[in-house]
Amino acid sequence: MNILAPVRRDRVLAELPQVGTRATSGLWLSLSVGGEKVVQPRRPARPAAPGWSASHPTPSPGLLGYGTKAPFSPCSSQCLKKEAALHVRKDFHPRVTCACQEHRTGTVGFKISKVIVVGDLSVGKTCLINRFCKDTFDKNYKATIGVDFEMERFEVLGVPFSLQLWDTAGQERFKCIASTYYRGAQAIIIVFNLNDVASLEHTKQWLADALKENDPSNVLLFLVGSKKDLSTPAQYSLMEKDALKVAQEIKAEYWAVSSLTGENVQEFFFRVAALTFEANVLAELEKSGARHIADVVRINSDDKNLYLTASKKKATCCP
Ligand SMILES: Nc1nc2c(ncn2[C@@H]2O[C@H](COP(=O)(O)OP(=O)(O)OP(=O)(O)O)[C@@H](O)[C@H]2O)c(=O)[nH]1
Repeated sequence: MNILAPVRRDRVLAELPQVGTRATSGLWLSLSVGGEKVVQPRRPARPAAPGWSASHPTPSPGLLGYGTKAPFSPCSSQCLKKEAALHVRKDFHPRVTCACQEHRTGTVGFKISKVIVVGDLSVGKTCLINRFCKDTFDKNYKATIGVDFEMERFEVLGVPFSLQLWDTAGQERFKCIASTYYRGAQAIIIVFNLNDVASLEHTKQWLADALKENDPSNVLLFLVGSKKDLSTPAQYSLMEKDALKVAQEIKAEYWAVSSLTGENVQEFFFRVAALTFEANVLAELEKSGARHIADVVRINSDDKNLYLTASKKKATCCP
């Protein structure tokens, strides 16, 4: 199998109230399978699920902290248990807060961090990304061939920050193509279906494969249970116990989401952005030898409002 050069495609979205627009980029994947060339366009935008807007309105920006002081505290979120959180602090590291206030974030504001999303076929990786990036949901399954990506811009502590979300194929036959895109990830999101225990069992193998291409000490891990809407509370709490165990073992932060209803999807990606951003700024400070500054920084009262989450950057146009 031979993968040809991906071509980026940019799209301008209409201006959104209060928050502007977001940039979405994708990939045309050209590959040859068994000598036969297949050209696979990025999946077209899918219509929102019926009932999404009526019974599950988009959460108000204030709730999730679009550029405001977010009342959302990730640690109090039901799905995010303390025992499976990467960090239980509500605030950003004081060094990070201070660096942002003093505009000392180095190249982080220009940086695009890579996030890969892996997991069994049909667990809902594409739907998760599409719910967040396009606010759409498709109930029909269309397998991802190789890889696809979306770009999302955020603003964290006033600093622009972008995540490139790589959606990889879960089907065995496309795994070797997808795995060539694992390298250079700053965060790995391992998705399993909350209603399929085998998909949880396979998460360790997905992680092992992804870590072969990345430095384990330098990557943030997230374990995400999908399709929460299909579980009864009793089924969910049973599965949650096992999921928490796995999350603790692999040192990943655990979330449970539904791309159908949108439950926890934005909170989750804001959290990924926040933690990735924080890691980037800390690394940047280390590089510039600014370690001593951290020791003298005190969190002032304003900092208490800076919860460890991000907001989507909504500019008026995208490149
Ligand atoms: N009810 C429900 N169905 C979901 C949810 N997320 C995904 N699905 C369905 O599950 C199927 C698979 O979703 P995809 O997102 O394509 O799965 P995937 O993990 O990207 O699959 P591969 O591309 O093969 O790796 C589709 O039929 C989706 O509609 C969810 O949150 N709730």
